[in-house]
Amino acid sequence: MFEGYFEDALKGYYRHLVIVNSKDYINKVFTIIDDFLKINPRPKIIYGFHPWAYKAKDRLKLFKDRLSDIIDIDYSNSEKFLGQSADLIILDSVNDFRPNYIARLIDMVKGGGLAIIYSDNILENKLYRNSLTRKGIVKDLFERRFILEAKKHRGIILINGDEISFIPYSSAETHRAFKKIPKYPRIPLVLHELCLSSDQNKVLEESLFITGEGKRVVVITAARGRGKSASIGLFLAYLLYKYQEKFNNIIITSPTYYSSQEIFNFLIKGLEALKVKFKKITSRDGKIMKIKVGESRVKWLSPDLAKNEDGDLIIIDEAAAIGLENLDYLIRAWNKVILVSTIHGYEGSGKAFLKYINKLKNSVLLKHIKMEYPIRYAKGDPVEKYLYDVLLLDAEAPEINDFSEMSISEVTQEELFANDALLKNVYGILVEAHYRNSPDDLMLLGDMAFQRIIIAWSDNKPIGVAQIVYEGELEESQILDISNGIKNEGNLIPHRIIKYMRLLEFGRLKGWRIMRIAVSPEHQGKGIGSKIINEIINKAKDEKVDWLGASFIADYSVLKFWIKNQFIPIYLSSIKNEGLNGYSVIVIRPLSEKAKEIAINLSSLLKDKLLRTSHQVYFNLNPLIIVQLLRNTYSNQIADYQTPQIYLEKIKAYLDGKLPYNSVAEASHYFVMKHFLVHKIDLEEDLEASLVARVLQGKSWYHAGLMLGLSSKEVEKKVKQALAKLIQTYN
Ligand SMILES: CC(=O)SCCNC(=O)CCNC(=O)[C@H](O)C(C)(C)COP(=O)(O)OP(=O)(O)OC[C@H]1O[C@@H](n2cnc3c(N)ncnc32)[C@H](O)[C@@H]1OP(=O)(O)O
Ligand SMILES: Nc1ncnc2c1ncn2[C@@H]1O[C@H](COP(=O)(O)OP(=O)(O)OP(=O)(O)O)[C@@H](O)[C@H]1O
Repeated sequence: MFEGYFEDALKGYYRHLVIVNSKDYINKVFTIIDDFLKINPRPKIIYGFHPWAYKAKDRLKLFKDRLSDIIDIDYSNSEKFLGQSADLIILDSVNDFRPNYIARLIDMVKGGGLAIIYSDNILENKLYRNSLTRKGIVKDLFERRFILEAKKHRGIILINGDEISFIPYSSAETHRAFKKIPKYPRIPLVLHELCLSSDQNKVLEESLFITGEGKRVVVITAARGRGKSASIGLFLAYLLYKYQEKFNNIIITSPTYYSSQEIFNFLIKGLEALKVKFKKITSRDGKIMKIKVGESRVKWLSPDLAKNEDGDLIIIDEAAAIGLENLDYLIRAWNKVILVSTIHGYEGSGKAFLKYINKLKNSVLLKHIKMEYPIRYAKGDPVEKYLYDVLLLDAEAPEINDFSEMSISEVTQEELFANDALLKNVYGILVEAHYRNSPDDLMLLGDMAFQRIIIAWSDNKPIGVAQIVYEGELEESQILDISNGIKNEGNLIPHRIIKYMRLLEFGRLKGWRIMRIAVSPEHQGKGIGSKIINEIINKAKDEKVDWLGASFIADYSVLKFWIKNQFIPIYLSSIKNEGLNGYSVIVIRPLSEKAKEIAINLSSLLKDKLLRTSHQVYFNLNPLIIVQLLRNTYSNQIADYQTPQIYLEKIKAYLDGKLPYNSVAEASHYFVMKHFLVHKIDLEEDLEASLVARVLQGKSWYHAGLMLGLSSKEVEKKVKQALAKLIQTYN
């Protein structure tokens, strides 16, 4: 029955999506697939599932018996397959209906192809949704909207129970990308021939900008799937072919290896086309980690390792996702930088990133290349449109013209999901402010119960938003479970404090965790976030809450925001969260006496941990963050022991240039410890940060300088200045 439509899709290079939400899913899916096979008898097929989930393997077998050559992908590993594409994608949503997986896998369908999501009932017993359950309750606002939007959108075949709805699309409305080789290309024709869109040809030619003299930055931005990674791979092949001397050591970095995989694949394609001999070095699990051409090499490194590496060129893929602080550091340290980033992709819309780029233009030579045309399917594809709308991939914060008045109020999740314009605005603020937002966060916003949403309004539009969840008030048995190592995802802060700090009584207190707070990027720093916090405090006091808290990845300005609002740092994770690229911090604002007592105790333990372990646990943390934590934690130690005279003499000798730093390292460590414990004088932040980096974190002058944006000499000068003050104060 759908054959004719599938044929038109092939003609127009666009896709269809089928959503089967019915107990009789298998028969319904096979009927559709039979139609598709009439048009495309030998499709490349990808099948997504959780292999370990109930009967998931049996269902896969049903498909394997009927269809040949199915590539099955474990959802949890699906990141590895980002560069893949297929004609037919089948998503098993019987055990799990999770926005991130849906978005990621549907992305792989090619023009003319078909994606099928099948489930018995997307509302019943689904893993991700279940993880949002609190006290046995979970909502369904996300799923209802998903179905409602499917009915409204073209190109989406919805089989809900026995009801079918479908509004067809037409090939007359699509535009397919074609390559356009410039008349006088500067890059070899064989590379241009490998491009699939004129945008890719443009990237090849315009990236040559990087080969010019001096410090230079090239920025490539586009929505997902525009072929950014592929074209940079081809360009690198050219550099290795033509500029081996100048670009001898090239580093590629990205938050996860997989987003860079396509760069390597296309680098190889390019080298083969240019007939350049190369060596490929792969990891044990088959990832291409390094390509060597003669003495030159291109190598992948994680952002952290890339920081301490020297080389001629660095490519930062998914640049917006490594955080502006890391970006800033890398751009300072490297002379030639290519930034590749997804704008309006589902890893965040990246306005903050664009703003950063615009600012960067004032200080370095920079070329910004934008790509428009999708590679895998035609421009105008209805499935892309549906995904953008249903997952709000292009949500943006609203423009606020009149900022003179502001008010704060609470909305329910039901009100929010019943008003699409408001939802898009509120979610847009979250996306633009938090570059790490992903489609799962939209489900969380709609489905997690016991959640409160506070909105700040200006000009009748939202300008800031906070999501609060209830935590604590645990039963004794829950507290014991946590202390014995059992997870409790709904109670993040009590979990950390009970498990890692062994403070069981904290679990009994009533808390509100501010899970998210975000202000429109244009209006940050104007007091809006603090006003929202004030409002939350007032509500919490009315409801006899013991503490307000937040947990977030340590970031200098975010930490300052909480400290400014009198939140006390009480916990810093000892292990870096690799996925989020940082250490998480917990801050709380105690409202009851009991909570205050605990907060002071925990905070002094945190200070102690920082002073004792910065060199081994936190050596990679920004020293300015350590300074903020040290300055704003309590001290339970009285460092009133007598300063050894010899330490004083040693530091004096160092300041006079009679001894090198290493000879007096123990003496400086003594004074720095004492300063942060006793805090008799206020030192400037940059002096303290220099002390922290060199003395507590044990960095070399060079690396301390890189961390702080200073030269080695400048850091040493600051350390000396600071030590001079310390020996005067603590003699
Ligand atoms: C649990 C969590 O959600 S933690 C993550 C917090 N959210 C984010 O990081 C998203 C991006 N940032 C934002 O949305 C906002 O900047 C917030 C929510 C952090 C703060 O709200 P704002 O309205 O910008 O802060 P407000 O004006 O009330 O306070 C300003 C103070 O916050 C700090 N601050 C943090 N981020 C910023 C920022 N982007 N711009 C300006 N100040 C900031 C500064 O210390 C500033 O004080 P100072 O100017 O004296 O140094
Ligand atoms: N010139 C090309 N020839 C063949 N396939 C291509 C070409 N360019 C891109 N592709 C394919 O199109 C898909 C998207 O390309 P790529 O990964 O480069 O896009 P991207 O813009 O970097 O997207 P993402 O944001 O998803 O990383 C990949 O599957 C890639 O293999």
